[in-house]
Amino acid sequence: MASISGVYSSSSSSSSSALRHRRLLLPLKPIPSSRRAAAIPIFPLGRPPHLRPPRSIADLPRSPLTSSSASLPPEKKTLGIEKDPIKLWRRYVDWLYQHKELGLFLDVSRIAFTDEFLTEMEPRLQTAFHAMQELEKGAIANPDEGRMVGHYWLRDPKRAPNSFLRLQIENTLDAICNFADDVISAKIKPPSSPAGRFTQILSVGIGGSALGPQFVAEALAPDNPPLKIRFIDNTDPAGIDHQIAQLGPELASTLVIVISKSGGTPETRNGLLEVQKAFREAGLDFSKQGVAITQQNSLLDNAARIEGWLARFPMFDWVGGRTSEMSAGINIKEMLVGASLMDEANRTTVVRNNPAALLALCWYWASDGVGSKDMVVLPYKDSLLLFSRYLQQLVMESLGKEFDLDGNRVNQGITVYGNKGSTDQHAYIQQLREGVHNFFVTFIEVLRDRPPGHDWELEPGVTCGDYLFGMLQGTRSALYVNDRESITVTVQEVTPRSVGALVALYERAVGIYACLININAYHQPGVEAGKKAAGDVLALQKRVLSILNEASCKEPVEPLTLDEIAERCHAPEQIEMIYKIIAHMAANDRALIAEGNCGSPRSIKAFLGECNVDELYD
Ligand SMILES: O=P(O)(O)OC[C@H]1O[C@H](O)[C@H](O)[C@@H](O)[C@@H]1O
Repeated sequence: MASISGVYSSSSSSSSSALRHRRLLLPLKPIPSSRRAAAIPIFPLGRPPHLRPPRSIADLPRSPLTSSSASLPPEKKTLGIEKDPIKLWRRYVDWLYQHKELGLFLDVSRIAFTDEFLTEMEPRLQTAFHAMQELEKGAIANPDEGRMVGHYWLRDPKRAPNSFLRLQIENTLDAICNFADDVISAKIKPPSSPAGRFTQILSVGIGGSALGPQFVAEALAPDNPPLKIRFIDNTDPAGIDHQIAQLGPELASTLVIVISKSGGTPETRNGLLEVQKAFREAGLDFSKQGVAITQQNSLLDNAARIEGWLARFPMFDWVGGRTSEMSAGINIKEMLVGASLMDEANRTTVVRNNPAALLALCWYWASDGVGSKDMVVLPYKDSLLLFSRYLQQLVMESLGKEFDLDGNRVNQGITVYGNKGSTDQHAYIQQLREGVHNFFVTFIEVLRDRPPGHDWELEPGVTCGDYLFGMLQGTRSALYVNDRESITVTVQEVTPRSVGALVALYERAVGIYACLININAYHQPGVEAGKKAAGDVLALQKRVLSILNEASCKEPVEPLTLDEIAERCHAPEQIEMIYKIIAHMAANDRALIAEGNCGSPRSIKAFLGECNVDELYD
C-alpha cells in the first residue's frame, strides 16, 4: 500500500489562488524494498504441470463441426462434455454439495472434470489443505510482506494464534456494535442537525475498503434503513461533487466513515479532503461527524486522533483489504456466523465435501490451471449485483500474479466479470453462447423470490420470480448444450448469514486455488507499481508547473513549447507525458495555451495564467 508523504488532513484555507500550488498532489511513496521481507513460504508446490490433455469438444480446433461429437476422433468423444440427460442427472446428484444449516448448494455437474483429473489433483489438494491449516494457525502466508493472513479469525476469534489477537478481534466487534447502536438510537448524534440524529452515511474508501461495504450494503440494506449509505470510491472530483450535492443540507446529519487499511491511499485521502472542504464551507465541524477505520498509527489514524474525530476503529495488519469484509464497518454478527459455518465446512480434507475445494477444482479444470478461461459471475438477484465486482477484486488481485512462490515467471490469474441475470441476457450472453469460447459461468441462484406473503401470479401459474428462475435455468441449459461449462451456487435467500457464507466460500476457494498454482494470494505488487508510476507523473507535473511559473513571471511572459519545457525539466524522454499534463491543466483552466491547440501537439506554446512570485524564491 502506498502512503502519502505529508499531512493526511486538509488545509483550512480555501482561497483559490493561494491553493493554486498547494492543490498539487504530493508525490506517492512506494513500499520500501526493505519491507519485502524474506519469509518461509508455506506453499511448497512447484509450478503445476499441465495435468490434462485437451479433453473437451471446445478444446479442439475450431470448425463448423466442432459441436458435433460425431465428427470427433473416438478418444476426444470420451473426453467431451456429457450430454445424456440421465447421466447428467446422475452426475448432478452424485456431486451436489449441500450445507444444510446455511441452506447453500453447490452444483459442479456442468463442469466436465474427469475421474483421472480428480485422481491427479487429490494429492495437490491435500497439500493445499495442509497449507490452509498452517495459514489458519498463523503462518506467514504472505511471504513478500512478511504477514500472517488472519481474516478467518475474524469470524472465529478463538482460532487466532494468541489471546492478544483474540481479544483485539472481540473488543473491536463489541465496540463497533455499541457504536452502531448508539448512532441508530441517537445517543451519538451530530451537533447541528435539525433531524437531531444521523440520517446518512458517506463511506470514503477504495478497493477492498469500498467494494465489500458496497456489496453488502446493496445486498442487505432494508428498503428504508435508519441511515442511508452512499460512497465515494474514486478521486474523480465531479463524482465527489455529485455525492456531496446529493446530500445537500443533510451533510449536517451525515456520518462520514473513512476506510483505509494503510491509511495512506491517495484516492481516499483526496475524497476525505474534498468532504472536509464541503464541511468547512457549510460551517460544520467535520471532527464531530468523522469516523476512521484504519490501521493503528497510520496517517489517517493519526489525523483522526489529533483532530479528535467521533470514533476510530482498527483494521489489522494481518487482514488484507480484499478480505476485510468482516472487519470494522459493517453490522456483522450474522454475517460472521454465516462465514464461520462456511469456514468450518471448508476445513474438511474430503474434497467432495469441501465446497471451496470443489470450486477451486472447477476453476483449475475450466481454466487449465493457467487462467485460460474467464470466470463470468451471474447472480440472478438485483441485490447481489455487486457480488461480481466484489469477486473481481478478490479473485483477480489475489490470483493475478507474475511470479510463483519459487520465483518462476508464471503470469497467473483468472479474469472475472459479470453483472446480474437476467439483465445480462440482453447484453452479452449472445457472445457467451455462440461466440468465442473463453469463459466458464458461475450462476448464483437465490431460491426465495420475495418475502413471504408478497407473491402473486402475473399470469396463470407463473410469478415474476418464476420468470427469473426460468431465465437462469434456460441460460444454464442453453450454454451447456453449446459446451459452455458452468457452476451453480444456490442460496435460500439473501440474508446476512448467506452473504457471509458466500464471501467465506470464495475467500477460501481463492486460497486453495492459490496453493494449487503455487502463488501468494495475499499481496498485490502490481498495484504498487501503478501507484508509483502515478507518483512519478505528479512529480513531473510539479516540475512542469515550476518551469511554466518561472517563464510566466517574466516580462513579457514567455510561452514555452513542449520541447522547451521538456528540456528545462531535464526530461526530454517525457515529452509525451508533459503534453498530456499541459492538456489536462489547460482543460481545467490551470494553464493557458498561447498558440496552437491540443490536436497539434508540436504547435503548442503554454504559460500560466497567474504567476506565483513566492514560489520563485522557495
Ligand atoms: O484500504 P487501503 O489501504 O486504502 O487500500 C485500498 C486498496 O488499495 C490497493 O488498491 C490495494 O491493491 C487493494 O487491495 C486495497 O484494497
